[in-house]
Amino acid sequence: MVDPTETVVQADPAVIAGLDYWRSLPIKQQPEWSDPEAVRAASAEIATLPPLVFAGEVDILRDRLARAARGESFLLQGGDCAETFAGATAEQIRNRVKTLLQMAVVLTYGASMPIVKMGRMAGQFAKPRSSDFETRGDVTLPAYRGDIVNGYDFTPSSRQADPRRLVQGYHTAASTLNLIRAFTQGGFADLRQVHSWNKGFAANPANQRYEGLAKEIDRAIRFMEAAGADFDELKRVEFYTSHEGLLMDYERPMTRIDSRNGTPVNTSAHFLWVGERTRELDGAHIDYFSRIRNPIGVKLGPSTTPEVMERLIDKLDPNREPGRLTFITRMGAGKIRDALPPLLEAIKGFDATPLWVTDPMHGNGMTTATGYKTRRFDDVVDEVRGFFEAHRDAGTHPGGIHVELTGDDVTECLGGSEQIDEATLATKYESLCDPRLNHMQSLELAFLVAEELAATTR
Ligand SMILES: O=C[C@H](O)[C@H](O)COP(=O)(O)O
Ligand SMILES: C=C(OP(=O)(O)O)C(=O)O
Ligand SMILES: [Mn+2]
Repeated sequence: MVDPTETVVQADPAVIAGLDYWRSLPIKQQPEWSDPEAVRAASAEIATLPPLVFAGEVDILRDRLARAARGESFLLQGGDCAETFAGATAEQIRNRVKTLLQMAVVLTYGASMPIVKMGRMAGQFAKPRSSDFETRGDVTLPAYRGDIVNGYDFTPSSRQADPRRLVQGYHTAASTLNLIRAFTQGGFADLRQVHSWNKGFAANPANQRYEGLAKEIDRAIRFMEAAGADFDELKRVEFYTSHEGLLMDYERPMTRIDSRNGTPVNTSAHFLWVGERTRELDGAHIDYFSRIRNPIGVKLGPSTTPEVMERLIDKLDPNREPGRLTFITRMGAGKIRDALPPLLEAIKGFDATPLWVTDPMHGNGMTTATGYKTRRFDDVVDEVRGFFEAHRDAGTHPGGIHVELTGDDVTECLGGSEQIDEATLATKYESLCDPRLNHMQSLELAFLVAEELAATTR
C-alpha cells in the first residue's frame, strides 16, 4: 500500500526521454564493446540496484559548494587517477581517507574556513585515453580504459572490453563507499587523532619547514580543549564522493528520479565532472550533464576561450544556481598565469559565479626516458601558486584543489621532501594511469596550500 503521507513525485516523461538524448549525439572515449546485448543486460541490471548516494546528500553538497564559490569555504578533492578493483582494500581505502583528513585539518587551519572533503573515490574506474591502442614491441592491443572496462594485463583477452566489469564496478564502488562512511562517521576522523598523525609528519627532519605551522595548529587545538570544545562533535565529518562521468553505460543506469521532486540525479556519486577530452559543447556528455541535478564539474585546459566557457555556463547552469557548476582548471604550471586571467576577467561579465578549483596535475605530465609517466612536485606547487595569484589579481575566489593522490608510499611523482628522482620512480610505481602524489607529498602540498590560504584570507 502507498503511504499516504509520503509524496512521490513522478518525472515528466519528457525529462526521462531527455536523459537518453545523448545517444543521438557524437560521443567520445567509449569502449568498443564486442557484445552489445551483454552491455544492455549489465546496464539493465545496474538500473535495478540501489542508488549509492541519496539525492538529499547531493543537495547538501550543492549548498556546501555554493559557499565555497562565495569564498566562505574551500574544496579538497583527491584520490587515484584510476581506482582499481584490486585496490579496494581496507588498508588502501583507509590510507587515502586518512591522507585526505590530514590534509583537510591543515587546510582548515590555513584557511580559517570549513574544508569540503571529497574523494575521487568509489567510482573513479573509467579512463579517457590519448590513444585507443597501446603498442609494446610488435604487439598492439586496445588501451587500458580503467577496471570498469578492461584489464591492465597486456594480453588480448584482458584488454578486451568486458561488460561484466560494469556490474563489478558498481559493487566495488558500493563496498568502498560503505567503508568511507564507516570511517568518517565512526570515530576515525577524530580531530585530535588526525592532528596527532600530522605531528608525526612534521616531526620528520625532512619536513622541518612545516613544524612551525604544525605547532600553531597544536596550540589552537589545546586552546579549543581548554575552552571546552566538544571534541565528540569533531569525530564525524561530511565526506563526499566524485568521479569523472565518462562511461555512459554505467552513468545512465545510475541516474534515478528523485521521488521528492521528480528530477534526475546521478546516484553513483555526489559530484561528477566532465573531462577535458569529452566536454564538446554539442557532444553527448555535456548534454547528459545538463540534465542531471548533481553539482557538476568541467575540466578546463589551457586552450579554453571565454566564449567556450560562456557557452558551457549557459548549457550547464542556465539558471546560475549557486553551487551547481565547478570549473576545474588544469592549465600547466607554465601556462596558468597566461591562460587563467582572461577567463577570470570574462566571468565577471557573465553573471555567473562558478566554483573555481585548480587541478595542478593534468597540465604537468611528462614521460621519463625510461618510460615512466610522472610529474614534478615543484610544477604542481607552482601551478597552485599561479592559481592563487590569478584569483588575487582578478578579485575572484580560489575555491579548491583537485589532486591525484594516494595514501600509500609510492614513487610516482618527482621531488618533494623525500626528493624522489628519476631513478627512484621504478622502486614503487603502482599507478595504472597517471602518477599520484604519495602520502608525504600530499601532506606537504597541504601545508604549502595552507600557507597560500592564510595569505589570501588574512
Ligand atoms: O587521467 C587522465 C587521462 O586519462 C590520462 O592523462 C591519459 O593518459 P594517456 O595520455 O596515457 O592516455
Ligand atoms: C582525465 C583526467 O583529467 P583531464 O580530463 O583533465 O585530462 C583525470 O582527472 O584523470
Ligand atoms: Mn588522471
